[in-house]
Amino acid sequence: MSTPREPATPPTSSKSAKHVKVVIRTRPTSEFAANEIKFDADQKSVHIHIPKGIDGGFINNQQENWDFRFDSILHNASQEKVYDDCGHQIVKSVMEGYNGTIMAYGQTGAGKTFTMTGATENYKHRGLIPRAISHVFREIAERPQMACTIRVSYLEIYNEQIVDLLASLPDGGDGYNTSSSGGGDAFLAVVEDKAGVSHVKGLTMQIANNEEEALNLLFEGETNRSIAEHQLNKISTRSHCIFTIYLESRSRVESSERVISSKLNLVDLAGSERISKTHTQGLSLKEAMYINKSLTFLEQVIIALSDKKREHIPYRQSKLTNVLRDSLGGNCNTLMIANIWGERDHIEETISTLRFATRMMCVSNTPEINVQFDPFALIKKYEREIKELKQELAMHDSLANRSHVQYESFGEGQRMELLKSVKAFLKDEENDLEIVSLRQVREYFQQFKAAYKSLEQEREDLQSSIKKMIVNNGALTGDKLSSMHDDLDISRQIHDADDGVGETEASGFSVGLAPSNGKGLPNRNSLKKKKMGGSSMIPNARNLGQGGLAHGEEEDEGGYDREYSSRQDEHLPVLPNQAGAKHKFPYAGAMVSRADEFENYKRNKGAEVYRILCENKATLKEKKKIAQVLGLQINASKLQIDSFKAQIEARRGRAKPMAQEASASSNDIIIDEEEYALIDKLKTIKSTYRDAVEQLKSVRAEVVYCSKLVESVRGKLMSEFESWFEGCFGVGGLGNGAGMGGGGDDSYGGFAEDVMDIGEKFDRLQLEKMSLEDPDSLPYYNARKNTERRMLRK
Ligand SMILES: Nc1ncnc2c1ncn2[C@@H]1O[C@H](COP(=O)(O)OP(=O)(O)OP(=O)(O)O)[C@@H](O)[C@H]1O
Repeated sequence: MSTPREPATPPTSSKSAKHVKVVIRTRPTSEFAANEIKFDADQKSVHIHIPKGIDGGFINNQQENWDFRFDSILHNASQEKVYDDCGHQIVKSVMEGYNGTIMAYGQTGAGKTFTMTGATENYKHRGLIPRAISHVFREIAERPQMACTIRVSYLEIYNEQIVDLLASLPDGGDGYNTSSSGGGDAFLAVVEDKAGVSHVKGLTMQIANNEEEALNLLFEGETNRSIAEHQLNKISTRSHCIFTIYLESRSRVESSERVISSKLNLVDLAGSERISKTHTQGLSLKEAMYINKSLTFLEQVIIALSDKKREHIPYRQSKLTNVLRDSLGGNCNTLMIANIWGERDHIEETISTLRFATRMMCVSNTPEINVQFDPFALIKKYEREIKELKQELAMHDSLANRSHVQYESFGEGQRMELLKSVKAFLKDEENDLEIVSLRQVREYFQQFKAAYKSLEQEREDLQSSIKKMIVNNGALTGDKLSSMHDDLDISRQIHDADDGVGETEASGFSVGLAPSNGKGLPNRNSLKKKKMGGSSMIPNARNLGQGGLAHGEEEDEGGYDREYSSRQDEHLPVLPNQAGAKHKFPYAGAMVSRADEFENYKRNKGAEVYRILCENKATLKEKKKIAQVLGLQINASKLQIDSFKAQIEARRGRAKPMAQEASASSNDIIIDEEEYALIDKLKTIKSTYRDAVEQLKSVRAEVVYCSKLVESVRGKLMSEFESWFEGCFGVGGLGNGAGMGGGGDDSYGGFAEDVMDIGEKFDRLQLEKMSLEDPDSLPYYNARKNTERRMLRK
């Protein structure tokens, strides 16, 4: 079932403003006030003369004459004449696609209903509506080339409520109802669409296939009209009624997607008499008030429309003006028939009607043809055109020897090929991408986008994996950081990384998860912890029963405690009077604080060396951090590699029976798209993994180098301090006068001997441990020790 549509898009015709046409129709009467009411010969002007002092005159006593001019005056005209003058042209324009409205206005009993509906018992006296219906179907019959659909709606506005006069009809399935719930709602609401066009929501729009069906609908509605007895007229309509004919037409022969949809509103307004005149009471008084109110609002809209400066038109004040929005100052050819009852008794109502009618003439409308395009028909048309254009294009290509140009959408296989090319291009494996068509360029862009997104995703995944691992292992600061740093065995990672890439069975790095007995170089801190635990096999000053220093300082503190005591830990015996971080030496009867002197030395004589030491340590720390992050990245990548491999294996396991069956006749390995994507991802992550491993190697070399530098500068600082201390305080070695073993001139040498003995023991144990656990680190360790010894002996 097709549906009637309101014009949503501007029509193609040019717009031109037209004022509302106003025609005066008189109700025939033998008591016509011929002395007071006169019409000009051109049948367009009305002159009213009421001499002063006439009894009953309500009008301004000062005014005796009124002149009005209209489009036409139909005095005692037949129904046929009225239709020819008022209805015919508008119906014609509706057939062309313009909206039309004819409304009857006037006092009760002036002949509005007679004009619009007519006398039903006499065919000759039928009114505008049945004549319009008949005309519309005649017009349709004269247009066999057009497929036309006629729908009809009939509503009544009674006491400011909209009633569907066709709601009682059974829904035959071929009509149209503007609400989903059908036409059963008692009162309907006016709604506006996006284009500002008003609709009565839920109004029944019944299809009429011929004149008879349309007339049946008119009569059905007539019987439903609210009728109240009235003193002026036994059967007086107390409501506004709007009978609407909707036309939808399209050509049967050409451009059938073009649909013309127009409508004709035929409006019978309620009587415009004043309440006082009708002597109404009770319910009828209420009715009269509503009628009066809505006609007042109608008048306000008319006044607003006739004032060109007014921007706001108060359509929403009443249902009537809201429903007739299009007809008043909108997209419509509008004509008003002002019915007057030209008897002396009704002269004041006549003047009131003529005044209103005059104002109505000032209202301008902009009627336009309502054309829409049927989307389904449009699609069909475009499909046809595309087909023809493709044929043409193919012909041009073959003439230009361009046979491999693809204009159709790319298939998945082709897209994969393009993706390969794009990746090769991004990796510089291909210098250029071959361009053959615009569609292909678009596909390339899509693939670039996909590749970019995929890389972004992988990067995010990697980052979140690293973050997770960091969270699992604790924050990268303080003890947690150093603990992770201890566990992060860079050398082993590189070793594993070299071996593991590309091998399914390779295991990932186990940052923070390595078993306690796993191989790993016990670095400074781990050794330190073991020493502090007191059960280490590695001897140092403290577990040799010398009391020892509080040794929990961070490497970067760089004070005496660190610089000096670390040497003491490893090489020097602790003096009996050592307590905490201070080392006291007797000098000229006073205790000289070696620690204090060392602090002074760092700030003065040894300041430059100390500055270099601090710089080197900072660099070392930074490199270690980078190495640590790289280690985490490598671990994360390895986890991903393992995961992808597992997925691929799982897929292969599932696909094996099918693949065997499918490739029974050939030796081809069948890889589906999903597996291809996994392999592709695996390749990418392996590449990331290798890159990180390479970076780690290089950073590790830098760490080694920086460590050497730190140790070297530290050794230099210490030995220079020792020399300076000796020179200043005349102490011949640390053991002199301190109650240590040895003594005399070579007391320093003896002390050094002792130191070396302990150091050698320590070194030997460390070497043994390291050769077992991580032989790769031996060169580094040996070199460091040799340098330290050299520095110490200088
Ligand atoms: N042009 C006319 N020729 C013959 N009879 C007419 C004509 N105009 C009106 N009448 C008669 O006058 C009476 C009142 O007319 P009508 O009901 O059309 O008035 P109305 O303006 O519609 O009143 P209301 O506002 O109460 O509905 C009717 O009996 C109608 O037949």
